[in-house]
Amino acid sequence: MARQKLDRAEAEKALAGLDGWQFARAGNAIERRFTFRDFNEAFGFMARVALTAEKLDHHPEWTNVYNKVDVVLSTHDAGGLTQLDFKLARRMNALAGK
Ligand SMILES: C[C@H](O)[C@H](O)[C@H]1CNC2=NC(N)=NC(=O)C2=N1
Repeated sequence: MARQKLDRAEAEKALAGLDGWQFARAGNAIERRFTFRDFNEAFGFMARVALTAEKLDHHPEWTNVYNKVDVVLSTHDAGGLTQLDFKLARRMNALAGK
């Protein structure tokens, strides 16, 4: 199911189809930095992602400094990566246009 922890091979396969993301936290998370033109663009992205995250009931760990948004995705309930992390990552790429 969506919240079932993926094994390493499944996670590698999912990551291979995902632009800009890499493993973090010993393979239990994925991370990406999004860079925008300015703070307005970065915060607009975060606002759009927030609505998607609520719909999915799956939420990013992230920090924002001016035009940069650093994101870490992991499924806390599962103690690692699940399909939900990759679903949210794909949505984030689409919302960033990257
Ligand atoms: C009760 C609620 O469904 C859970 O706490 C959800 C909320 N958002 C979540 N987000 C993330 N990233 N991981 C989770 O395990 C998680 N669990």
